[in-house]
Amino acid sequence: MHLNVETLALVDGGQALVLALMLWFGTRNGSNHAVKGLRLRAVALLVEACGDFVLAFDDKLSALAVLLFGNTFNLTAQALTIVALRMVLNRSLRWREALLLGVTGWLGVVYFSTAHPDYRVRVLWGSCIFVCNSLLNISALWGGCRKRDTRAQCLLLWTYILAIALLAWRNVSLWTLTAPPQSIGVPSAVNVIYVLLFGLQPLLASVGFLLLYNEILQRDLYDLARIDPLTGVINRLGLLEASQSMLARARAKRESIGVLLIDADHFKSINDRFGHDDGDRVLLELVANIRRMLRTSDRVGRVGGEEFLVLSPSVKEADLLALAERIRSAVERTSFSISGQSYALTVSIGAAIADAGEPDMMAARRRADAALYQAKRAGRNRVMLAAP
Ligand SMILES: Nc1nc2c(ncn2[C@@H]2O[C@H](COP(=O)(O)OP(=O)(O)OP(=O)(O)O)[C@@H](O)[C@H]2O)c(=O)[nH]1
Repeated sequence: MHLNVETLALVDGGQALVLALMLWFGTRNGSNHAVKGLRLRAVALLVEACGDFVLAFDDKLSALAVLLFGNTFNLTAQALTIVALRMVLNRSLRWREALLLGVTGWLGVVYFSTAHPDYRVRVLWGSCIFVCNSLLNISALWGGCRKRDTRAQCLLLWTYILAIALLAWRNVSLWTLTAPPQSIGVPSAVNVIYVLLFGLQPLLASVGFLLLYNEILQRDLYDLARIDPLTGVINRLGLLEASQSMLARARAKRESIGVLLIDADHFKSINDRFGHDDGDRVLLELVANIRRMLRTSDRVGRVGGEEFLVLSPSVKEADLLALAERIRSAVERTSFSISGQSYALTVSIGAAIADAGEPDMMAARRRADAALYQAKRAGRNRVMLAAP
């Protein structure tokens, strides 16, 4: 098989160009930071393609021009990829570190090409810079991989580890060969294997970026389906899922779950007096008040309108009533500020206990609903416990 470095570089450049166009035009929706990150990665691929084309047409340029332009494009693409990846992951961008590594890398290449020319040292220098860049990328991916909540981040992390391993192999080969090639353009086994495998790196990294993007879109959709956009707490679907998993745990531990149905009193009068926007702000403050009273294992969700449901695992009647009373009095003591005026809001709460033996939370929810109705009828601003 006859492969030459120029042909491989031409194929790599074409591939990077096509990938850049696919990333740029193939992504439109989704989280803003993720789309911006993908677009920046597309720009990095374009720059990378320029570097490949310089190598592909090296016979039309002087050796120094190939070296300087090729490395400028290559190092710029690496720096842009660091920032792009962090943009997609919504992490600190590390522009300065990326730029510093790029400039340092370029100055080193110039030094080892002109003032103190040594091909093997130059390759070693470039490899060290690439390893530093990759470590910055790996550090961005590491957290997600350790938490095991993302496969895309792990795949991308392995891509960078493999690229580092390939560079290590190239350097070891160059330092152990009796007659190492004196430039990347020289047709040698080391150069061909390196360009061939390293040429796959943009493809693998871009697939990793797309998988990351896909994961972010899926997470966004998951949240959209379960999070109430106004208050930020879970909605009915989220509550249903939370109650199912809580019930499964309660069954295993033979414990009961507390259910609180909380409804703002005379909320309509707030809307009528101040308008819906101020009413929304009061709902937000009400949710903040409820949240402050909860343990980390408790969940609060919006059932609809001005009605909220709290699920509190491992509680008995007395604990549940105490929690409900804390919420009721915290709301009563809060001075809700509406359009510069303070407003006193109260809540009525229906409480019920779900036994671990119950098939679902529906019956407990109905009991809490009946207790809430009693609290409203008894004059509001109170807690009522449902009969078991
Ligand atoms: N601002 C705002 N108001 C809402 C929202 N959802 C429901 N509401 C209002 O909440 C009010 C509920 O009114 P009612 O069901 O009559 O209850 P209430 O006035 O709180 O009276 P009681 O529950 O009997 O004490 C209605 O005016 C709804 O328009 C919302 O997302 N934002």
